[in-house]
Amino acid sequence: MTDAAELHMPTVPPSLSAKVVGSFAYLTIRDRLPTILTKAVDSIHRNKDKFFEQYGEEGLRAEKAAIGLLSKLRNEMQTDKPVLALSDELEDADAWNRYLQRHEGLQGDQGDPVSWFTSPWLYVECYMYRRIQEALWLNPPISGYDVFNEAKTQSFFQSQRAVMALCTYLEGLRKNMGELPDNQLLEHFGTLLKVSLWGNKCDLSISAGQENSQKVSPIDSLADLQPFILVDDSSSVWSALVSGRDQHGPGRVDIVLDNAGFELITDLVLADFLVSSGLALTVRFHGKSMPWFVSDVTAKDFQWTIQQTMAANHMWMSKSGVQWQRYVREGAWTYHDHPFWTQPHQFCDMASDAADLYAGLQGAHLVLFKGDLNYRKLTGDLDWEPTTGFAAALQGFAPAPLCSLRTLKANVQVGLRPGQAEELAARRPDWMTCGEYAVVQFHGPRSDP
Ligand SMILES: O=P(O)(O)OC[C@H]1O[C@](O)(CO)[C@@H](O)[C@@H]1O
Ligand SMILES: [Mn+2]
Repeated sequence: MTDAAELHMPTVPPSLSAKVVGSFAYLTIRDRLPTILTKAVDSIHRNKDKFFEQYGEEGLRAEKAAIGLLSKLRNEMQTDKPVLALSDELEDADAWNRYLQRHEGLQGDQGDPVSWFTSPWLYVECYMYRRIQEALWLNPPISGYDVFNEAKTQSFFQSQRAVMALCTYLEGLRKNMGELPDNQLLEHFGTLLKVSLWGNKCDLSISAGQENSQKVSPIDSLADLQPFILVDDSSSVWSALVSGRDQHGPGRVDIVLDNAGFELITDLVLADFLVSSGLALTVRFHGKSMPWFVSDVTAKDFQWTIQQTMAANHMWMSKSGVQWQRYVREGAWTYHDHPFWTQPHQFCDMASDAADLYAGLQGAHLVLFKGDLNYRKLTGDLDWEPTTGFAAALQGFAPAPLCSLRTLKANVQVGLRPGQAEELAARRPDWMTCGEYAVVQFHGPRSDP
């Protein structure tokens, strides 16, 4: 009776799913996720001797059992078995199991099970990472082992030259930063926002854990990369920031982080600029409470990165690290890892399913969402027409002025001009997933006159 049209609600397209044979979601579940699981198994196995040294026979037993659980998981995925309820006692297990029940209720009249190749891609892909966490958690004493740690630290070290270049640039800015007029601040803000945007090229999930680091200074490439930015709302982001500052004084910027390694450095450099220029008083970083999508930042990665930067044998790099440590110590920078970020929900569910997090974001002058997965969650990972407005795709999610800084690695994109998607497809059929294109997409009350 009451369909969407009668209620004057926009019709919502279906979720991206591996049930579309040959789609990017399908290829991810068929090929890339099993590879990621195999690498997780290898990482545990390679550390066998270390576990033995640390924990003796117990360590070896845990290593075997965790590998057994991950191999079983890979088999469930490859044979499209039903998604199982979680059996650990981590604080988010109930929320995951309730989410499963909710989806079981949605999957057709017969109560079809939720499964890898039939259910929403966003859900099952997140679920895989949560099951890795379960496999380790059920096996103390190696419960705290991060199967992606080696890949993350490697990606940091492989980007050293680019990190040095960025810290040197930042050092150049520091002089008189507090007194710069807005037009100069705008220029530097624009540069560092784009650096942070392109930092998102360096994730390890799209490459199934293969090395993917930044070798040269990204600042020199910004002009060449500009034509690859499909939507560039940078000026609205700037307006939101300065109008917040002008009305209420410097306030808070929240950065919903994505990847460790070079991308995190680009975010820290941007955050440093925001605070040291007086554009923001504080920055709240949001990271993950468990290893996630291979390269995502955890609290440990966050601290480790600052420590490594401090300890670097490069004057401006170590000076930046010392400054970052000071920001953390003095509370100008804080790190948060709400469990909602490692759940499978679309962000339009946040107000109801994580009301405390939503209320917290409402206190920000600006929220920056880094990366592809956050974009998928912002837009619900639905099969939108590319000309759909960003506001419509957010489906009511609007805690504060917000901006997505994302390189495209999944086939969801909104906010394009009519004909733009077709032009891109003619030029490069894999434009949505090749990681070469990007968006700076803003939503919020427009502050322009
Ligand atoms: O680190 P990001 O930018 O969120 O990218 C994560 C990647 O994982 C994926 O979910 C695919 O597995 C893509 O959306 C994206 O390629
Ligand atoms: Mn990521």
